[in-house]
Amino acid sequence: MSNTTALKVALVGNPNCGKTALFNLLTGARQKVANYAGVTVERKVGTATLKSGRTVSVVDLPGAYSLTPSTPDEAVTRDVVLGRRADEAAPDAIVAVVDATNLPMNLRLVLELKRLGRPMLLSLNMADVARARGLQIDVARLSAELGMPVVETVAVQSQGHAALLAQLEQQSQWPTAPAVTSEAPSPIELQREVRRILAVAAPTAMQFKRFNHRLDAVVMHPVAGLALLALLLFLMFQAVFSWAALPMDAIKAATEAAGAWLTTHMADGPLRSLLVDGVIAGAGGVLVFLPQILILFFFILLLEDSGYLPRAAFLLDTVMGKVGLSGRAFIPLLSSFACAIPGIMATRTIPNWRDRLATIMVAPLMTCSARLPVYALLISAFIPERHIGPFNLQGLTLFGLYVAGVLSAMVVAWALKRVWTKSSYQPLMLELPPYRWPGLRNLAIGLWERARIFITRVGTIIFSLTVLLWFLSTYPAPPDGATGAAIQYSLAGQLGQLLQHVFAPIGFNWQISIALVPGLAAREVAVGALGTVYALSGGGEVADALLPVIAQQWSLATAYSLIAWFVFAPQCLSTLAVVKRETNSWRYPLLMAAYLFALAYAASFVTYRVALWLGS
Ligand SMILES: Nc1nc2c(ncn2[C@@H]2O[C@H](COP(=O)(O)OP(=O)(O)OP(=O)(O)O)[C@@H](O)[C@H]2O)c(=O)[nH]1
Ligand SMILES: [Mg+2]
Repeated sequence: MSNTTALKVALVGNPNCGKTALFNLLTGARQKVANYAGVTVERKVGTATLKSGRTVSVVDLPGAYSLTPSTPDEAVTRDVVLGRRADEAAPDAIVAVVDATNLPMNLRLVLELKRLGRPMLLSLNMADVARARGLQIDVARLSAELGMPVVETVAVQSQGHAALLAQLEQQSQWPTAPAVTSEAPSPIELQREVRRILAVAAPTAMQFKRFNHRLDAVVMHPVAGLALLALLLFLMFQAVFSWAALPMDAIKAATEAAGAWLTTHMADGPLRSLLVDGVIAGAGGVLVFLPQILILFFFILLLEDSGYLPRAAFLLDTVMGKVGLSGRAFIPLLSSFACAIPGIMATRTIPNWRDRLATIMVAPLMTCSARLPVYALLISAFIPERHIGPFNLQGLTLFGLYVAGVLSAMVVAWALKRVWTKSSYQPLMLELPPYRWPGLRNLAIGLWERARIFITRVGTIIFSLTVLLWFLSTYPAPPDGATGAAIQYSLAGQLGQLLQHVFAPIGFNWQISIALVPGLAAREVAVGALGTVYALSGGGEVADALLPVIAQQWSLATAYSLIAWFVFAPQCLSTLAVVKRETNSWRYPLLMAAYLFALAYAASFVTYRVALWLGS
């Protein structure tokens, strides 16, 4: 069916009412859903297909409390709804999504939207929770009061959007209230109208109950709460090492077998070397870390979907305030554990520009998942698999590295505050979502997305860079009668020796120096690159043995120094590109790269010297 004039509807509502979950259900998309406000910061478009075969274009928007924005992400919502964006017409109809358990708050925006005089429908989302709490909502009455169709939805059940789909089918019949152009009503007037409507349509909705206060007494307790937070994070890093061992061994065995098979079944020559030393040792060597990444995200997703995260933000708010970060920075910084890029984009929920900039500048110090392969490799090679009481030393070290990232972010933020004489501390205002059991569907979508992103990276950027590195490390071939490993005569080998002048003071050998260059594009590439470089210098053995090789050839001091380097170094061009986009200037990405490289070099230098001095 042709749909040149496909119907376009926008999902509009308060933060955390389930717009994105509904969007995913309608369009089959896999956008991020989590139990806190401010998850979506950009508009996303998808297509829903109705029973009749008709298609509807659906726009998911950042949550907004009102059409008068106080943050950049809310401004996106206003601009899309009002059709103020140059590249996009206003939506034909509005689906106002509300959290049915919090109507007194959510209906205000609905009344504001209604004044626009557009075809509109109300989706009472979280109908399951509302029912479980015994909230009685007279849907017909509510519909009559508001003058728009009202449907109940449950965005976390596979058929939870059936009523909405049926209404979309007959969208042309949605009534349109006349547009009101008089001055916008004050919040108090809006609230009065909401009360009036609820008094007749859902009287029980006005009795606002707090359900979670008993749990919160512990979770948000200044001492017990912090202890719980530390324990949770700690368990998470333990699991990254102890649970991942089995699947990692399986992947390693498979790539090793592939390498061995190629070595016996192919004639020796450049193509075999490209496959074994380039592709398998390089990209294959990075793939091994998939289980650890998934375990880390399994925990992060659980914390996100349960409603725990904003509580942790409150716990840490005073600490963050002391170093000059806004409490709102917590969630962007936490997202940066996945990757600094969504983290930096999530800073759009911070209203104050200085606060936002400070958060952007420290976001790359949070340990992103691309560092995990590097850390895991170095930890497995150099930290013994020993148990201290119930703790495993490798997990403990990883935990320490994450803490190091966080602490350095605090120090840098504090220094920035000094330089910029920032605005005074503003206490955190953030809605606490109710606790929820994490949904299996969300969990599955979240893990699947992480796996997909990682495998795509391995298959594209990591693969191409290791292949490129293989060429640079193989050609030109060594001159006749050359003695050392062939790679030393190659372009990459020569570059590595040149760079070594810069890196020798911090203990890096030429192999590491080479690996750092492609690793600038993306951190994990450094692992793949080390695999390729050592496979080529080793002379023909099966490639996958990077771990024992570095364990044997590097001094402990070198290993620690390289770890310190990766805590700080801005080895990620995409992050710098996003900073350029978000700040609209080259100044901040350049400043960021400069300060991070300086920190990395200094930290590695100190680490290396101290380690040597201690006799490692
Ligand atoms: N029980 C239940 N949970 C829901 C329902 N809809 C959404 N959720 C949960 O509510 C939380 C918020 O969902 P999102 O879809 O991220 O909310 P959003 O409106 O897009 O939030 P922002 O992007 O921050 O504005 C998640 O934990 C969802 O799993 C529902 O109908 N029932
Ligand atoms: Mg959303």
